[in-house]
Amino acid sequence: MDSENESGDAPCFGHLLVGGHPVDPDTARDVARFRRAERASLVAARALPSVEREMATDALIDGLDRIVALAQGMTVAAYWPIRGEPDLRPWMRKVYDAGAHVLLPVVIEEQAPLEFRTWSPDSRMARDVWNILVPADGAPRRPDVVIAPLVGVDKDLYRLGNGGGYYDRTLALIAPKPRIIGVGFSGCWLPTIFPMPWDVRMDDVLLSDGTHLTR
Ligand SMILES: Nc1nc2c(c(=O)[nH]1)N(C=O)[C@@H](CNc1ccc(C(=O)N[C@@H](CCC(=O)O)C(=O)O)cc1)CN2
Ligand SMILES: Nc1ncnc2c1ncn2[C@@H]1O[C@H](COP(=O)(O)OP(=O)(O)OP(=O)(O)O)[C@@H](O)[C@H]1O
Repeated sequence: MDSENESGDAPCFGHLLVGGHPVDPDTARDVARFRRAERASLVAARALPSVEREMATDALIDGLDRIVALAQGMTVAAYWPIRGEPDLRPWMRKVYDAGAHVLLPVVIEEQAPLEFRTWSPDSRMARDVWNILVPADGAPRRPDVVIAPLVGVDKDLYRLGNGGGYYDRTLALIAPKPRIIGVGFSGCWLPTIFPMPWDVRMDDVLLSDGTHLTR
């Protein structure tokens, strides 16, 4: 007798599980290829001349001032800029000065959820798995608000990021769910990112031309 055929396991043909969701592997492969190509052109397109970049960043900070009501003790996850992302460090300083806690994402391990650690202007910094500057120490904290850098965004508030799947993995686990605000320069628009079951929708999108979408 063939013991393999005696196994009680359900047969599983042709599906992948991503974050617990069944996904057709051909679709996943096509979407990954599409996203890789879009990422490359969107990142290239955001290489703005420095005056334009400064004006766009100031506009984003004005927008954040309008839509995020800072309160003593709240936790706001920002990010340390890489690859031409908007540099929100002046806003991080404002958040800190308002008595809220600024958190930064830390990749502890590839293909695993992020950890958020408290940052202050005098934090000792180290580099994470992706060589991004992160607070060297501190306990993991749960964010009330997450500012997520956009590579791309679509009208349904789905985010295209740097391609690690880190925010999706992390945000799916945090309870209660934080308010997720995507920020980017005005050239981030895509007709669709072809959302997949693991993609977590954002609550707000803020672009440097003043666009503010909410749902
Ligand atoms: N400033 C900032 N910090 C952040 C993030 C971010 O997007 N911005 N992250 C948000 O997640 C995490 C880091 N995410 C990263 C995700 C992918 C790659 C990366 O280099 N990926 C490969 C392959 C990409 C692809 O498949 O297209 C590469 O670019 O070579 C780097 C960092 C945590 N910290
Ligand atoms: N919740 C999850 N659990 C397991 N794997 C996941 C999860 N979310 C995403 N992934 C994996 O990560 C890969 C990249 O995802 P995606 O294209 O959505 O990244 P991204 O949102 O652009 O990246 P990032 O959040 O790091 O900026 C996917 O192909 C998928 O395999």
